[in-house]
Amino acid sequence: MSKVIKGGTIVTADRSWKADVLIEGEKIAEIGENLKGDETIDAEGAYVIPGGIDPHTHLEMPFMGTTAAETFESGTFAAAAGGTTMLVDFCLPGEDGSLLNAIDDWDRKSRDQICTDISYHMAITGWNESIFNEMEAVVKERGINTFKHFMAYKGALMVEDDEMFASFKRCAELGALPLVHAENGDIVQELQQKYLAEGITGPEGHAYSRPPEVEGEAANRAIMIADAAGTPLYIVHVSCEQAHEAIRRARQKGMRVYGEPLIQHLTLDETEYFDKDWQYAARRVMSPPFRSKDHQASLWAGLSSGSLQVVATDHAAFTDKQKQMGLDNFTTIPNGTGGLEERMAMLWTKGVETGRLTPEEFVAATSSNIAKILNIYPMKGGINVGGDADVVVWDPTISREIAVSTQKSIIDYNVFEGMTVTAQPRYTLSRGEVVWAYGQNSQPQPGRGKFVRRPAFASASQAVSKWKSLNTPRKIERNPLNIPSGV
Ligand SMILES: NC(=O)NCCC(=O)O
Ligand SMILES: [Zn+2]
Ligand SMILES: [Zn+2]
Repeated sequence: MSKVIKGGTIVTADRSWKADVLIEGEKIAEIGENLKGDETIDAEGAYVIPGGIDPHTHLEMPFMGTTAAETFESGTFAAAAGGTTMLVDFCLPGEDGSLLNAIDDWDRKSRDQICTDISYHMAITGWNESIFNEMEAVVKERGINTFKHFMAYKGALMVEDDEMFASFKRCAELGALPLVHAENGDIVQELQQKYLAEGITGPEGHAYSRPPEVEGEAANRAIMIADAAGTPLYIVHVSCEQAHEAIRRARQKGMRVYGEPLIQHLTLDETEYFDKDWQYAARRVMSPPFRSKDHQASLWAGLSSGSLQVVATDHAAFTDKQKQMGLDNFTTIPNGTGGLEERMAMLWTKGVETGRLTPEEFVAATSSNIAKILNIYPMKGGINVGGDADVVVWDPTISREIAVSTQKSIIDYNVFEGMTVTAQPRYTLSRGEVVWAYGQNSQPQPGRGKFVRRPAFASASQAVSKWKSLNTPRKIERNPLNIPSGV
């Protein structure tokens, strides 16, 4: 059974052109004019873009004494409704510390629920010989080529510099890519105590205790450690000029450092934390916190100039009730906000519709760049013959107001509530199957999604390894006659 997506304008990261897309089974079979298939999908007046890839989600994540409420089923369906056909979730080791057991655990949770494709990043939350050994199996047997390091959440997920250095070196050996949450966890903890002692217990204390400098310092530190370890580096949820500046500077020096701003940081600002309504402000508590408009401008400039490459969501959705765990103390409000369903529409509306981004840059930031970084391009992240038919018919004429009453996420609010977006998917296809059709009462199809294995040694990691081995410090051989005999 073939399908042809007809009459649209294909937009990829490097060009746009009018053509039909023929899909046979799960793959794109042909791109061209006047193609015919058993079924026709109407793309007249719309763009045909690669399905979005959100590389940063936390579905059903145990965190801060509770578990993120968004399930793999509701999360992947919300993603599909918003044009995202693959997400990469963070797999956290449990109490036994085993990486492989954690993956089994994540598989158990996700397998029968996922409506679209997923993959995992593996978190390194401590360091010992068994983690060193397991990392090899994570990469070679489980198909995970990324390891995440938290420089914050002291006493919970945070790792120290020596642990990070050891893990980064292991990543370099295995051809895997280290990721970091860059915030100085020691300073955050001190600042939290300071503001609590001053009687600032509400959500505004969350923003005060995590200033941009704390993020900038950690970003610089992680970049230095990655350079010393001889590996590229990916910095998640870049929220401020200080961290962006560190990335820009590193890239100018030829280092391979990637930066990922979130749609929330691009479109929501710090005034949200000063709202008089506690619940409103608590819903927006996430790390790093929202920043001022100047920082937002820096992030947008990074996307258009290429110093930042990927827009993600860090979707970690907690209900109002869960947020109330921190009623008397902002440090116990579960950190996280949603955005999986809104990422693409918000980025289009605030980016493409305002002229900050071209449609091609939009595609690069929502799918192609991350597919290359994760080493799954051209299977994902493009409109390519032979590639997976993860395709979205993106309609720039359907405008809608974001509302909790119509969202697919199962939490009880939406941080973008009331905002109007001016585009959204007419159809979302995941490996050739329609998983979302606008106005047609689409339902979740749990269990149809697949786990995507990602091979190690992406070309950037090979290049850094080659460069480092050619430029490594070497012993200078000297004629003993030229060495003083000493006294
Ligand atoms: N970002 C956030 O506040 N929550 C999820 C965990 C993390 O990514 O730091
Ligand atoms: Zn984080
Ligand atoms: Zn996160």
